[in-house]
Amino acid sequence: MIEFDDVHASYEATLPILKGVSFTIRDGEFVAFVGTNGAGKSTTMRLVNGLLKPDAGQVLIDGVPTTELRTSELARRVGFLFQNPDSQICCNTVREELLFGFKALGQAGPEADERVDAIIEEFGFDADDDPFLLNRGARQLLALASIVVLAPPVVVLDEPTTGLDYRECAKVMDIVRRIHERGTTVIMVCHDMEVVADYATRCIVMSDGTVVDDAPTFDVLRNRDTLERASLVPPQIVDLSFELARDMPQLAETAVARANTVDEMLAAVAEEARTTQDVERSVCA
Ligand SMILES: Nc1ncnc2c1ncn2[C@@H]1O[C@H](COP(=O)(O)OP(=O)(O)OP(=O)(O)O)[C@@H](O)[C@H]1O
Repeated sequence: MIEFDDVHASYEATLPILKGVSFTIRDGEFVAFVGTNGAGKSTTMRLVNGLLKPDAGQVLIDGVPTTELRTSELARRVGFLFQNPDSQICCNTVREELLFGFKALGQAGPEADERVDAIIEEFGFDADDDPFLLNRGARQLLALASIVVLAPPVVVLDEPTTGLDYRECAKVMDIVRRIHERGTTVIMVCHDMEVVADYATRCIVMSDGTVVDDAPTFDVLRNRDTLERASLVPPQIVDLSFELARDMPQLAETAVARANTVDEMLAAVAEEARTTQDVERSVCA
């Protein structure tokens, strides 16, 4: 469990960045942090993995303040994927890269070798490839794999899909979904509301160093005040449902106006078409 209790944080004493942030993330959740540029999302992530310590308030991992956890202990509990995979990659082959974390934690050995082999197979890597010669999407996958291989209970992803094309994005996010289904807590900073809608079950919205909304994903993405306050663009289906309800008031109270996904929209439109046909038939009879 991760708890922020009235956390204040800054990089320079005179310039507060986080101004009293509180939330609790329970084990196994998939939480997205969203909001405008400079809202404090990445700073919040740096506090989760202990790279930054609070000026006031507490960040607790499983009940222990990060100020009392050694760096190696924090690294065992929280895996961190940086925005840019090149900040993370440092070895000459894929295999060495995947073993690097075990070596840093003093856990190299046969068990680590086995885990690395399994990950190479799962991700479809070539063990001898030079990481720096891989394309952007493959480097991002390798950076993710180097965290997944250590099996931390919590994974923090800072904009994991930035700079990836649609296929690369789907590949990275499918792996993220898989580790979440295996029980990993996932905390993700993301600007792409389509990705947020597809994967996260809860959204924490930040603006100017504070939390302005914290709710199930679609409650956030359908909340016009929140969308406006944090300059968020809702996913296309949500936007379509808003527009249909606005332009055709007869739909405002129907499932069309509440559809969050393509499947929900299809079902709602089919239901409306059936109802309209039934009315027409009864009028003609
Ligand atoms: N290393 C740093 N030193 C000084 N100021 C920083 C540093 N990193 C971030 N900041 C400042 O802290 C504020 C919050 O930045 P942060 O990166 O946490 O926001 P964000 O919500 O993640 O934004 P973005 O979506 O653009 O990544 C910004 O004003 C930023 O300029």
